[in-house]
Amino acid sequence: MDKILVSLDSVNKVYGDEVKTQVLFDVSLEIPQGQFLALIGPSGSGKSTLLNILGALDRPSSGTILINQQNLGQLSENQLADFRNKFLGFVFQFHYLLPEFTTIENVLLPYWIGKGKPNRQMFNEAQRLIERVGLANQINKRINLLSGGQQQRVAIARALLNRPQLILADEPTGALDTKAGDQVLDLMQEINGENNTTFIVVTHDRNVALRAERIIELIDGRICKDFFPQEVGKEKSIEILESHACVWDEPS
Ligand SMILES: Nc1ncnc2c1ncn2[C@@H]1O[C@H](COP(=O)(O)OP(=O)(O)OP(=O)(O)O)[C@@H](O)[C@H]1O
Repeated sequence: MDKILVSLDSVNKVYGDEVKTQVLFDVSLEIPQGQFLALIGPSGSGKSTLLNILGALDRPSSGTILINQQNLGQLSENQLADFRNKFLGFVFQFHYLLPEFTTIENVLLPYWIGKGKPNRQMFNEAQRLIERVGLANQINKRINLLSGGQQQRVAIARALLNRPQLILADEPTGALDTKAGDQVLDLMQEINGENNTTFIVVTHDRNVALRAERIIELIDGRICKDFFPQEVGKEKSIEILESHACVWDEPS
């Protein structure tokens, strides 16, 4: 049994001071190291909010979150930033790449910002990762000359630079056509297998979700479904995804 990497206990999130909107309700969840998890749910169900909390970019209003046995609630803002740098990698749909910079400059950018000029070892590591994501020929090309799929692979290489234990991806295939999306997903799954890196991937795409090891569906800020698509089989998984299993009382 793999060790538990992420553990959420009764996480609630409320936005607003005067007018309060509760977005997450008692979310409890354990994610073992090395799991490839898809987080799905309708628009507004709280996926990004949960991902931001998992990524230590936002704090829950109540409840606890442990990553690698570290209670994030006990960390200061600076410690959280440090934690993010050391343990987490982010791949977002609008990947925050700088279009005027080259592939390798973009991969090294977070290091540059955090720690200063990269040394030869870091440079070699960036080069290795760029080769790993299949972009050896594009290493010195400006980002805005790459395709959407290639740019997403640059974002993955960048997320891997610190050898994170957990990668959080928000709609990593959302802006891509099916073929490019499949390739990006293949790459993430290969990295997951090679390094035992844990992945949490937010997606609207059922086909992406079905390739994950585990699917969690949020409905109105609560976990509605939590299952293992490969174990139950594709047909049954689609049945589960299509069933309207969760009807919650209106929040008071
Ligand atoms: N900073 C905020 N202040 C107030 N409400 C917010 C804030 N951020 C998100 N919300 C609300 O929280 C709810 C959940 O939003 P969230 O972005 O987490 O959903 P989502 O499932 O990621 O949606 P989508 O798939 O459309 O990106 C929405 O009703 C949204 O309007």
